Amino acid sequence: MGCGSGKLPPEAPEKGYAGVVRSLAAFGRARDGGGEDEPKKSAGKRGGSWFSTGGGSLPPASNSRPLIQDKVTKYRDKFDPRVTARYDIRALIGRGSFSRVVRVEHRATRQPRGGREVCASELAVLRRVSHSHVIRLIEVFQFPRRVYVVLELATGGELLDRVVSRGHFTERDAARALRMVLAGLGHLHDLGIAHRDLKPENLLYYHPGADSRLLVTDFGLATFADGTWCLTTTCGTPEYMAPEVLLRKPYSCAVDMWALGVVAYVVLSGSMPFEDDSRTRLYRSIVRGKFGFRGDPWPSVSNLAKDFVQRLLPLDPGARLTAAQAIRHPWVVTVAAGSSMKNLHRSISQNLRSAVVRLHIETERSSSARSPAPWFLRLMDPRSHLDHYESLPCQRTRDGSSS
Ligand SMILES: Nc1ncnc2c1ncn2[C@@H]1O[C@H](COP(=O)(O)OP(=O)(O)OP(=O)(O)O)[C@@H](O)[C@H]1O
Repeated sequence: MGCGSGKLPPEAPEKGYAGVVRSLAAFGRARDGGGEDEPKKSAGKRGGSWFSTGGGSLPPASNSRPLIQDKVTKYRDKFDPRVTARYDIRALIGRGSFSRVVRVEHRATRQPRGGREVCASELAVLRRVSHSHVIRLIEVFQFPRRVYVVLELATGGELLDRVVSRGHFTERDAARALRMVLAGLGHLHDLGIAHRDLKPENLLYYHPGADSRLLVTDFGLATFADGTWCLTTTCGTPEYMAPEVLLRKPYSCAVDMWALGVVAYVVLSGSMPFEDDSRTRLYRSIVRGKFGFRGDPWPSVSNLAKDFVQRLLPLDPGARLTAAQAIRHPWVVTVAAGSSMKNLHRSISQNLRSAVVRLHIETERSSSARSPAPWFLRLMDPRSHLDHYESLPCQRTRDGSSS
């Protein structure tokens, strides 16, 4: 379940990578003609299982099964034979802006895994990270025009889907989820990596059980921030973009902390702190930085939780909590360890449902002339990805060598 609109991608950052990005964009139209070179494989640290696509990400099984089968067959054919020699393509999990995500089974071990194509910058980030709350890279197949990665398979669904599907949701549940995200984010920031697209859709549970780890995923926009204020590319998902990004100021990992503040607001209320049908008005309200705690369930939410959100959403990035500070905030420390609290579930799920309906209507309005995107198979996710990019008013800027 998503609460934001389509994201704004950066320009292809470096010449050496542009070929890969272009070939991925052309994925549905042309196959690699090559085959001459051997793939470079690199094994991840763990031989565990994955290939991306969670249970929560699959469309409803009943009437959409033939459609899914068609897609699996279609995409199976498009994988390089050297990949399919090693992995059996089992299901199409989803389609991102630059990639397809499929569930695979390792032919020798029969272990289920997740796989997708990625661009080189995403690969560089995935190679560096190693944390229990960050999706793990298992194996890489690198060809001149295309890169496939095998990842941990997250089958527990997206954060907000879980909030809605539970009959009960308290501040303690929110604090526990956010503590896991903060642990993963702290790891990234310690490595100098800015995620730049933190949002509930990119937070996936490892398995469907109540005790599952929550994982930070989708490093498609992630980059190494070599200095404190060295990034300039305008990218991200509009509702989660920090004011300094919209104002085209140099920015840092603090943009992820802003996005986390928006995620915290959404998880605690089911509504967005900054929201408007018009992108221009949305951006204006973000750069003003004014938001309130109006409507249900906010009167039932503790002041400590509101303080946590407020400390993540100051306009001045230097005044925002860092990941290391946020994980020590009294709300995270005491509430996550506390006992029962007020059930916020009813208001949160009502707010989320009406947000999804609003977004769906908006998306249908803006794309009525187009054929339905595969995302419409996922009833709760109205995003239409690339279609949105064309309508974004922002200029895209280059990031120098750092992005
Ligand atoms: N490791 C994984 N395990 C399970 N599902 C995954 C995994 N990685 C991605 N997915 C799912 O696959 C789908 C496509 O993901 P991907 O990250 O390629 O694109 P996206 O984030 O949906 O779109 P965009 O590229 O615009 O951000 C999503 O539904 C996502 O939840």
